[in-house]
Amino acid sequence: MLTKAFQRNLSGVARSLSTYQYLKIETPSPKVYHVQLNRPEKRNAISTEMWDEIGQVFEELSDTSDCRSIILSGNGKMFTAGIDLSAFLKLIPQQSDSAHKSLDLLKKVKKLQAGFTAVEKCKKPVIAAIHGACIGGGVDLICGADIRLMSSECYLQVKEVDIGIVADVGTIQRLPKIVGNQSLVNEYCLTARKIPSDEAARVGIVSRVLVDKESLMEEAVALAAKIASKSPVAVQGTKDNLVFSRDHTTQQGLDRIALWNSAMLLGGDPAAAMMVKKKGDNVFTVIQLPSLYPTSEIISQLTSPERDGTVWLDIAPQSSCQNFKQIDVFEHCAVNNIPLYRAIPDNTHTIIINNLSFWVLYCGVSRVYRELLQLSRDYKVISTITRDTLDQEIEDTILLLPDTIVSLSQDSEDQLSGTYNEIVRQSSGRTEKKTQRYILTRSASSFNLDFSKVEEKPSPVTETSTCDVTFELGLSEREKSARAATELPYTVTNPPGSNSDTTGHIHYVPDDMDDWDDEDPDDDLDI
Ligand SMILES: CC/C=C\C=C\CC(=O)SCCNC(=O)CCNC(=O)[C@H](O)C(C)(C)COP(=O)(O)OP(=O)(O)OC[C@H]1O[C@@H](n2cnc3c(N)ncnc32)[C@H](O)[C@@H]1OP(=O)(O)O
Repeated sequence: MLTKAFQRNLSGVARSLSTYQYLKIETPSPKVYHVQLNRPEKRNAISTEMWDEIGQVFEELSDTSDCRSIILSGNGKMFTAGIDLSAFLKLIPQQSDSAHKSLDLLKKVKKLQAGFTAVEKCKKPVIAAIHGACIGGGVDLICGADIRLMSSECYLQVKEVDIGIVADVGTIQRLPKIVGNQSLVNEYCLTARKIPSDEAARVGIVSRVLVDKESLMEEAVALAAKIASKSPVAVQGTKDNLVFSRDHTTQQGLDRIALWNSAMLLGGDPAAAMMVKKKGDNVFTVIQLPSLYPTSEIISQLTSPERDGTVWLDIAPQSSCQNFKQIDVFEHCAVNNIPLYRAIPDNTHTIIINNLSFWVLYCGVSRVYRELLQLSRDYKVISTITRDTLDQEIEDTILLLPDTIVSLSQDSEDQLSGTYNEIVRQSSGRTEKKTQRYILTRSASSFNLDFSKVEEKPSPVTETSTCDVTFELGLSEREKSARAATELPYTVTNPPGSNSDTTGHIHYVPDDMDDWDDEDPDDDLDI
């Protein structure tokens, strides 16, 4: 039986996408589209027209902004009986000349291939929900889907040899990679034996088997809705890179994802993903660091693959300084294939958050606290550290997290100059070697960070500002050396939309709490 919620979804938000004659399109859940092969009286045999429509609908949904995931199923008794046999006969060219016949057939087969490849090329994940039977061309079709679910009574059949042809629209190319057992795939393709659902699940063709069509569709909708609740940029990037990596070497896949993430992480979509996170028992711990910048060592440790979940990073309280540091972190994560999201698009604050427990690496003031307060409405704060108790608490924190912030114990001058040198060296090196994301140079008296050289960032540079940077550290024995190391002007060419403080100073003045916040004393935290 369909659940009431599912029935409501089906009837409530369903709407037609465009006029498709042989496909039925519904939206059973927000941002989830359901494409049904719709020739039930012919067992959804795929006619030329239906084939064209399949290609069109997946191309269309690929760019439909309110579509985030797609279910593909068959209306009626079964998923599909494969190619429409009468349409198949029409494929045979009529010309007498064999060369022309070949050319004509080549063109037609390429077109058919493109129709099914549209499923794989569609940016949105496609879940094939397969019931009854899936025969011949149907198997080619579902091999292009990202996830396959099946009902228990259903069988699959690579039936082409039975009608005297070689499966040529995807099965032979994709099924071996899905199953990972060439011998078995050969057997399926060479004998056309029916593959029952339990075997299909066992050999990995489908993720799972549901008891009947109703539960199959419920599961498909739930799965599609779950995918639709995630960041669309992250989901689409994941699909794209999964497909790419399947067909390329590990290194090629890694290189591509590095580039992908270095481009995508500059967007604001992760913030949207953040907003759809459910309230729960997630916790985060605020760690306030007295250093100006987290060192590369800290960044490496916080973003290491051994730490499960996603890492978010707060860089510093003001934007030009943030940009400087964020880029470094982005690059680090891109190069090392580490997922990193920004909590807030452009210029404000980003926060290190691990998916379930939230680590906030915090080395600044003011607006960060607003974000933390916002977050704290959704997430239980179990620990915060205020400036007033920083010196003591940072020691405790170090004790709690010895492997995370060991470098805090370094001398501040070493740390600062080391950080700068490292940034300059590593960032420039990566820039030249890898992606040329930005140019960072250091002269005797200044740092120049030129965002106009960012290649992957789509928007043009509009604004240039020069900031005098004064760093003041609260720990008195460090203050002098820190100033000596950091009283350098630097030039930042900001990206558009920047609301950076183009004329002010970057303050690190922990001696007086009010001085921390250059905007609003009410921001003094009291979380
Ligand atoms: C370049 C080439 C690219 C791709 C090539 C793909 C190759 C393939 O797809 S190979 C597979 C071809 N398909 C078949 O061989 C299946 C044939 N059909 C059947 O075996 C059965 O119909 C069934 C799927 C097992 C379903 O049986 P049942 O439930 O008993 O229904 P039927 O009464 O047999 O059929 C009802 C109705 O549907 C029509 N129909 C079924 N399959 C097809 C088909 N593949 N093409 C066209 N029409 C089909 C059938 O003729 C009946 O129509 P009526 O008008 O009611 O007679």
